[in-house]
Amino acid sequence: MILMKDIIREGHPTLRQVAKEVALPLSEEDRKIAESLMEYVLNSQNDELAEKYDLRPGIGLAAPQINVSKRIFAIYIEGEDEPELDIIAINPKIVSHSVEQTFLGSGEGCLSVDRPVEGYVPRYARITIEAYDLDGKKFKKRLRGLPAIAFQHELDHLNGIMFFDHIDEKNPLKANEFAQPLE
Ligand SMILES: O=C(O)C[C@@H](Cc1ccccc1)[C@H](O)SCc1ccccc1
Ligand code: NI
Repeated sequence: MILMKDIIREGHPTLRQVAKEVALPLSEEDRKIAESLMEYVLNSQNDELAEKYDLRPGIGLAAPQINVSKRIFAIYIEGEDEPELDIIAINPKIVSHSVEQTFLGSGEGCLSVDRPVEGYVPRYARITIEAYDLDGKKFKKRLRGLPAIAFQHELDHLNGIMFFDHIDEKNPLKANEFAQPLE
């Protein structure tokens, strides 16, 4: 299982690489990597396991964050009756997006960044994505809200982008006229 010691931190070169597309159907090795990412996200949201193994809670984790430069990430966001988003995404793409932007009023964090970084991170408010699942089957989703923000945060990891790259240094708490905060 992935532990915090397996998650590389800012400054590690792999976080700044563009990750490679994954061959389909998935090799056994790549399937295990994908499943381990989801296992971490689920474990980190389980209070007992997070406490027991000292895991930082996360709603997403990308392969580059465990020093594997491949285009794979997992996202799990709880919902009322069913998860808001529960995906393992292989070779994910944003195929279209809104002009309107959004941002988390509390800013963003990252399992690979051990310091608070203040500032709004502008994200597309609505996105249409395509990716492949563990069985190599292509799927398409329309996302908004936290699922859209999380998908863009994880996709950034596959392109060597960190969330603070998007923060306006001169005025970190400036929200442009197209952006509405996510409540
Ligand atoms: O480092 C990662 O990729 C996990 C990130 C994912 C993320 C960050 C900001 C906004 C959306 C997703 C975080 O550690 S997950 C922690 C978290 C939990 C709830 C809401 C936002 C962030
Ligand atoms: Ni991150």
